[in-house]
Amino acid sequence: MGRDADETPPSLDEVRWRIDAIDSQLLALIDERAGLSRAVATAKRAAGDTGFGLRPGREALIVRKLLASPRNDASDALLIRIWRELMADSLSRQGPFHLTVWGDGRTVELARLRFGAAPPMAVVAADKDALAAAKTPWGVSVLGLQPGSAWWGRLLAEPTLNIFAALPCLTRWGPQAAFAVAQVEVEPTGGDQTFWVTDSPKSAAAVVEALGADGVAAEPVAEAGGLKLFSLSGFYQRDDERLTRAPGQLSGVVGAAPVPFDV
Ligand SMILES: C=C(O[C@@H]1C=C(C(=O)O)C=C[C@H]1O)C(=O)O
Repeated sequence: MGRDADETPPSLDEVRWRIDAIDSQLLALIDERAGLSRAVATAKRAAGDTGFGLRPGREALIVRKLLASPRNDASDALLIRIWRELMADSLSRQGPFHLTVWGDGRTVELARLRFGAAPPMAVVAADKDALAAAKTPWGVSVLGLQPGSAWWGRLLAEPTLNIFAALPCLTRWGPQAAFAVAQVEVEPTGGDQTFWVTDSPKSAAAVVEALGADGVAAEPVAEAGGLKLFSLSGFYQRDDERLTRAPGQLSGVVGAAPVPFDV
């Protein structure tokens, strides 16, 4: 940068000196950001918010803005990894943020990718234990889409529990294979998918067709225990008329999440 092509390239010592200088600046900024989490917690309490400090919508907007910012060399994956780490660390400074995971090794990996190293993590043997943990204060549970389990269907009877993230958040990291659940409000972020469950005995394709005829773009996600889970394109309120007249006796919205950042 700023050098003519015919100039000799910087020596290793010079490059290392620059890296060390940048690291000092990064540290000062990271330290300053970490310190702000106390102020955020105080401000939230002052505003009467004594619940879980997690704001998935705000986090998605932060990540999208960063990804849209001009840069030369930092990859999307690098930005996402660093800011997920910063934001989860901030959250864990605000209260007893903790993770519970049910699934396979990939589910554990996806949980750490999304929520960083800060929160303590417990891996449980039963999906119902993960759902119970999501109801404890400052609890987030990550559950895998394991064949045969319709844990997501149980959210129909748990209106305070929402799926708020689909993992991973980049398609280049693989297909969506796990969901994060917590007692947290979901809100539209401008690029969302809504998760909807039905007990309709129709085939998934027939349900997709019925929804499509009503203007709802849906994709099947999972099927187990007589229930089907769909991802609807966009943010749907629980009482959306198109969903109340969709196929099934027992059906409903069980959460919403930002669409992967690279679609
Ligand atoms: C800092 C906040 O709390 C959490 C941490 C965030 C962050 O570090 O940027 C963003 C959203 C919240 O999940 C906040 O609500 O702004």
